[in-house]
Amino acid sequence: MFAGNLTLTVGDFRMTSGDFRFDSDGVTALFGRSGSGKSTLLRAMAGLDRHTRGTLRFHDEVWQEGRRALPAERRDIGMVFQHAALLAHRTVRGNLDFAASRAPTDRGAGIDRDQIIERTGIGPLLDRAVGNLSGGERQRIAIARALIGRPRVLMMDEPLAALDWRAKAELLDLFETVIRDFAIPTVMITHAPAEVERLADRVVFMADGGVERVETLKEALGRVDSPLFTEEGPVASLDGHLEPVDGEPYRLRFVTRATGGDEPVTLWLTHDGRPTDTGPRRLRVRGDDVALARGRVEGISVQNQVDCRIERIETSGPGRVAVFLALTDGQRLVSEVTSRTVDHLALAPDQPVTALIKSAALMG
Ligand SMILES: Nc1ncnc2c1ncn2[C@@H]1O[C@H](COP(=O)(O)OP(=O)(O)OP(=O)(O)O)[C@@H](O)[C@H]1O
Repeated sequence: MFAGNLTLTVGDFRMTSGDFRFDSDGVTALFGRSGSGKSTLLRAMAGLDRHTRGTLRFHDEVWQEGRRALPAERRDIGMVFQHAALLAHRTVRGNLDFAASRAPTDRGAGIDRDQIIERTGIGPLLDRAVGNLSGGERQRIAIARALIGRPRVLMMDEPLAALDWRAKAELLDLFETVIRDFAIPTVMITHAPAEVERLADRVVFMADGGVERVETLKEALGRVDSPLFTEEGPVASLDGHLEPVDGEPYRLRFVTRATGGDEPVTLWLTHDGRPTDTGPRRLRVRGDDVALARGRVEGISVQNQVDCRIERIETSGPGRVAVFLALTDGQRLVSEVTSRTVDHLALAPDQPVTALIKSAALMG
């Protein structure tokens, strides 16, 4: 649990968080427009700026009280920034050794170093000089280095922002599995709603230098005015399992995790055939990829036909409507249709409907 109320002035900008409190387990995303104060709040929480004032507690430990601050190194935070500041005169291995030498010794063994190297995929890079590594490789090393430091919390400031789309996708997969498997509470700044939807358990929305609200991801995706929705419109995020399909390299099966209901939902995904980490995964489903029918449809190319119930219907834009759908497993999907469709199909809350999703819209 993080709880506090912090202020920090940098130049002409004053960050005044206001009271905030959120669970620290899993992933917390700091989300807000450019200049809303996300980096300033993260620096204040990490104890990286001695001008920070206010209060901050991590569980029952006091990190800030007025002008008294627990030194950053005693907070045991692993930091990852947009550009990894690696020690230029050392190899990758040398950078990891340096991090290990500074790790606190009073908290057990931490995560096994070989396991970190294996999971972040940096084994082949260990003897390389850091000068000529790609951005994606540098970020893998940055996260390995942060983990080797045995952090109690991981704080990341736009760790994927500087990468091309392929490196981003690979690192996103890595973050998702590493953060979950090593169970390190993570606070992460990102501008990309897709990253929030894939990784976050809760979202701290920031605006004008303060914390506006804290919501679970489910709450944040459950309102049409969510700041997470861009011009793409509303989006849903499903928790589940990715599974290979025997003899079909270009297809994956996604089985949702039953959270509140009883019956998991199976979705078929198009896959490009590359080796992929199967196992627990989040699946992002755009509302405009979900069509609606009053029942199952025969003779149609759409592979995913999902029985659900209309939860709510809300206007999402001019002539556009978001239909929030409850799945049989307790999770929620959203479909964005025209208001004409709602009239035409006479859609109403509580009605059973079939959601139609092309498998090609769900790349695995
Ligand atoms: N060292 C500094 N000196 C002067 N102004 C600063 C300094 N650091 C940040 N600022 C200003 O404070 C404001 C908030 O910056 P901050 O980096 O916290 O926002 P942010 O929400 O993280 O933005 P972005 O998403 O663009 O990184 C900005 O207007 C920025 O220009």
